[in-house]
Amino acid sequence: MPGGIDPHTHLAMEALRTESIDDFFSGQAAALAGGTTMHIDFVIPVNGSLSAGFKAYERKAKNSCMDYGFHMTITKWDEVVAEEMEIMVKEKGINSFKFFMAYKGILMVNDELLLEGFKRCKSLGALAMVHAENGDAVFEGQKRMIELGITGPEGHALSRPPVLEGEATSRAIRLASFVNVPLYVVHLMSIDAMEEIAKARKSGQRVIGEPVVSGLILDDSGLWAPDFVTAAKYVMSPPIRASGHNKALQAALSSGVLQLVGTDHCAFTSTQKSFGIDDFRKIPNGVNAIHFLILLMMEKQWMHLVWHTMVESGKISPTNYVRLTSTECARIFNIYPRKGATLAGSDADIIILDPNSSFEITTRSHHSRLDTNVFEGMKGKGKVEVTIAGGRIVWENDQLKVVPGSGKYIEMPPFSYLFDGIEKADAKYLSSLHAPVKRFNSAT
Ligand SMILES: NC(=O)NCCC(=O)O
Ligand SMILES: [Zn+2]
Ligand SMILES: [Zn+2]
Repeated sequence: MPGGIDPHTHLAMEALRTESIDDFFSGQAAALAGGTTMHIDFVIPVNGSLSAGFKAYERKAKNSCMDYGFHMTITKWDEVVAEEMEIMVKEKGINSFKFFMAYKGILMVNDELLLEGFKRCKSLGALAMVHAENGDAVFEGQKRMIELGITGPEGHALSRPPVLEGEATSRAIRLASFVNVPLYVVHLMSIDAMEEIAKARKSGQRVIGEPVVSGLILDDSGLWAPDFVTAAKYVMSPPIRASGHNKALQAALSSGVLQLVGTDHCAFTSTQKSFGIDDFRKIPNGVNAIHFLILLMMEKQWMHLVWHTMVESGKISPTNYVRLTSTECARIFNIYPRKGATLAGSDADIIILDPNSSFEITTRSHHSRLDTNVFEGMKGKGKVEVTIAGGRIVWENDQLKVVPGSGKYIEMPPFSYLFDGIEKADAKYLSSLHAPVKRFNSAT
């Protein structure tokens, strides 16, 4: 089958005065071992400058051993940003922009910026993406927890309940409908948000919902572990939800309400996580998911976990597995059939997965830079035996053969299939305005 395409990673991302532990080489090498052959990472602007951010990420990605693309994050709004967005699309191969509705005072944008950004995305044929949580309410929730003396990792989840994810998802969807632009909601973690996506899609709106492997498989019980190191490794935003949300997201994937799976791989060591030992607000947000490098036995990867959870359990077919781990991502980001397919002319990114082979995830047996693992102890069936990237065998017999610098930057053109017909709907809307205008003119 085609190799996995992970639409959501944060390699070497700066956060809370530290940097996520996997860089482009270590993260990608391990991802290849798990059957991923491309990922799309989020560029964070430097002092609001998209060009400076792009350059910084070009440097970070210099040693890449796997193909990769970039989304760009928008953190402020002015004419320069609007112009730089055009440069990113027309000259740099970026066709998606992410807006954070949370992380108040750091990355969060307000509704005015969201509207400006959505309009600009529409004119450029770029996909608008949102991290959907109400950042003002999260800030209030955090204050509430601290006042109550709840400073541990459980305070993280308690301060940002599903209702705040549902509200922001609904707001983003309605604003995208108002602008008539396609929308992609990243790391969807709750029933509340998923139901907003379902409702919008039912009404014909072009909305994509991306669950991530932690939200699909785990529940929030880890956050309540009595020791800080264990609990802190589960801290991510939106938080991993109470049991029930995961099963609902799995069902939404099998019924087609949700279209693809990502990892949101953003790994911090226990030392980095311990910055927040006295205050959950200082714990760097993010969990592992892409990979673990292999020592003695095959380790977890998202591709394995999704196979085990969705295919081995009978929730989806192998064909649908290919769609939601590879093909749909390639279509959404407009690189199909170069990626996401095993056709003549496609890049030869191919994996061989043995459905009868078993895996077990343990921190002890991995080679990662990471010393913690939120999937510790999980066992399952379905193991990637061979990964072929760009026609070269890079993973076979539990051995990696990767070359720093061999990964290619994949330019992603604008106007994916999600934009088909948008202008017709706009024309219809404009002509519907003519009737009241005519009535007004003839009355005056
Ligand atoms: N998800 C998370 O907690 N960390 C990565 C940054 C983001 O996607 O919000
Ligand atoms: Zn996010
Ligand atoms: Zn993320």
